[in-house]
Amino acid sequence: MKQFFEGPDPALPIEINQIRILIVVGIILIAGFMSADLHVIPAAIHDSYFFTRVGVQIPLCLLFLVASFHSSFKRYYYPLVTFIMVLIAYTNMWFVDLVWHKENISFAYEGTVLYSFFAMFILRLSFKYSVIYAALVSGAFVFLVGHSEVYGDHAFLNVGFVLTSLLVCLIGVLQIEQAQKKLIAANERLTELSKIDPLTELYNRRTYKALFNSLLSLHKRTNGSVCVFIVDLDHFKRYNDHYGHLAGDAIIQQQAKFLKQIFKRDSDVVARYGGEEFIIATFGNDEEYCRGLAQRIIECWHQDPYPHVQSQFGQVTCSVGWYLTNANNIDTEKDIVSKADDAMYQAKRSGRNQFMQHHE
Ligand SMILES: Nc1nc2c(ncn2[C@@H]2O[C@H](COP(=O)(O)OP(=O)(O)OP(=O)(O)O)[C@@H](O)[C@H]2O)c(=O)[nH]1
Repeated sequence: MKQFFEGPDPALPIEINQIRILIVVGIILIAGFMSADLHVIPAAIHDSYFFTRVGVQIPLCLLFLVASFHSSFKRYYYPLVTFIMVLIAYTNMWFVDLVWHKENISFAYEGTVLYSFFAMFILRLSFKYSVIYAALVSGAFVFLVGHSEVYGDHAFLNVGFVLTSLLVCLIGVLQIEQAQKKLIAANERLTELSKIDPLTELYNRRTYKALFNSLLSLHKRTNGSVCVFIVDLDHFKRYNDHYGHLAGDAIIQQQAKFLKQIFKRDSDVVARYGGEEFIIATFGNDEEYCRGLAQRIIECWHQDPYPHVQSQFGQVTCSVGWYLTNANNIDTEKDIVSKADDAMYQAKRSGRNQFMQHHE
């Protein structure tokens, strides 16, 4: 319930508080038209007119306002708007018919168009419900004009005007809906891109942290293990200086490719942590298995060697530091990263091209 009333709701076309304000605006408009109309229509039909506005249309708006406080409002918004706006339009048509039969007066039909604008563009009916609304309203208007001679010689013209207006409204709603869909897709793409490192297409550091934290709390509940590996390319500055930055980029991409081949589980989080540094978190593995993974990271570069004349190994290599513990031993992501990082620097100090485990 609390969540429902907070901020913009993705299922509603407009914020809930704006909807309420718009309903009040609708009531004020009806009241405004009523005070103007009462000056021009004959006194004999004042009661009927009053009934349509104060007895039916305004209570329908108030009903809508009250419904907006119900927890299911969001789910039934479109059918509810369609239902209420169609009833409001029907009330108007009933009155047009009544005035014609009682007083021989052709009451204005433009209200039908105005209600449609309000339903489709102000209360923002979806295209599907706009079609339903337009079909119900235009059907009733055609019936009204066919059933009584209220608009005399102008009947055909008026029907044409109402139907064309509804059609124009539908095209407008469709265009807005399509533009909105494109915008949502572009937004989703941007969000996706903001999570990924463009060079390696691995997760970036920010996404790693978010994923790690959510998986960590999951594994705390099952008292499972968590293992973090830090992978750092050896003598990479020399590689860049000798082979050029673009060749360096290709090595970073190759390292990412190797890591993706090793860490394939859905629960494995593989990310580019910084320049030539990578981080991987795996869950639910024992020590022997994790050691095997660390070994495979080192061996990748041996099985598929890339020359590096500036390195004592003559080929590209990397160093790996890893730390395995129970998920409940960790408070923050930083705790585990700094331990795996210490082990990685120990591997560097011990000569590079090797893996090292951090022990408590
Ligand atoms: N080509 C390329 N180089 C990068 C990128 N990001 C960082 N680097 C380079 O990676 C190098 C990292 O150098 P250092 O931190 O000194 O480490 P190192 O030369 O690998 O030495 P050790 O880690 O001690 O073996 C720097 O020269 C950075 O410019 C990148 O996206 N592309």
